[in-house]
Amino acid sequence: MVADDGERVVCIVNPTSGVQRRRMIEQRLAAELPAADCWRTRYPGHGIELGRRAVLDGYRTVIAVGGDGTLSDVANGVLEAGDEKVRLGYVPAGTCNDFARGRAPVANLGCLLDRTRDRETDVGAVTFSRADGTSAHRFFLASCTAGLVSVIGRAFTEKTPVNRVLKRLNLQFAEAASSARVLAGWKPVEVRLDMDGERSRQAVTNIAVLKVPYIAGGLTFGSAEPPEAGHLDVVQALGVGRIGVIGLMWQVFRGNAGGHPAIRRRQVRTLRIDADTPLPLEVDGEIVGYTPAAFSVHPSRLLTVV
Ligand SMILES: Nc1ncnc2c1ncn2[C@@H]1O[C@H](COP(=O)(O)OP(=O)(O)OP(=O)(O)O)[C@@H](O)[C@H]1O
Repeated sequence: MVADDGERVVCIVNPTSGVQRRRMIEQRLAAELPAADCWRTRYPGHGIELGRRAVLDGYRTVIAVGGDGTLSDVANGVLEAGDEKVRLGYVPAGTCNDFARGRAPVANLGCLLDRTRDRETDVGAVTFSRADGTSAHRFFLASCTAGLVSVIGRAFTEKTPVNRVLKRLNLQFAEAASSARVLAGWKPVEVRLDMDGERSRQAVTNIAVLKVPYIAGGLTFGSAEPPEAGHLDVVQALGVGRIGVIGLMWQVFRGNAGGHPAIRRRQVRTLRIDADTPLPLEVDGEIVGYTPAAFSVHPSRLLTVV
């Protein structure tokens, strides 16, 4: 699409995202952004390649259509291509859509071309270990976790015969089964932390690194405020026993985990997490690798529009 000011627009659609019907989303795109080019992702991570290609092909507005994982993929592609003046639009069409929560959605997708809606957005960055021990890097826009949540996430995504059968029967049931399996053997994990140069050693249940206050489809750790500009919000759930973990999870589901004695919250510019036994790392909803993981923030690195 060529917008009013002569700039080209492309939508990058993940056809497998979320619970909304794909046809409905594509009909809206055709009706409300009629001249936008539309590309579909074909495999996990394809959004990174398409985001990069969109910038190199000269598109000035790149619109991710899907969930937080798709937005994250496209943002990584756009940022890797190195053009920070490209606008990154987002049509929330995933399961959780946590990046868009708290931002009023457009009534008509054509409004995504309205530059008065643009917002300078901080971007999180994390360097971590791949399974083969090599180092990798990812930008993130919503959140990362290491600990109980990422261990459950890894258990759910493992391609085991049991998982395959359970996922075919019912996704929620498969998720609950992974959680139960992990919880049955769960013990607090010893981690070494470095927050803005301040080192500590702690037994934790989970560590969440937040760019937006929402996780897992609108849950919060007691605050719906995003971190201050230039900062990441680090929420540590300290080590508690198995029954304590269930109580903690219940408070998170009820939205009042902020007052739980095991919850510690702090805004930082940098964070490093290391554990004797590497913990899986979840970035914007996907398991990407393992600790050690070093986090930082790039202030106002992207222009986003929702
Ligand atoms: N064609 C595809 N087939 C399979 N997976 C894909 C495809 N295109 C993208 N993906 C992957 O799907 C994953 C999940 O997508 P996404 O996060 O958009 O949906 P969701 O999980 O429903 O939403 P949310 O993250 O908001 O819960 C992403 O990590 C992405 O890399």
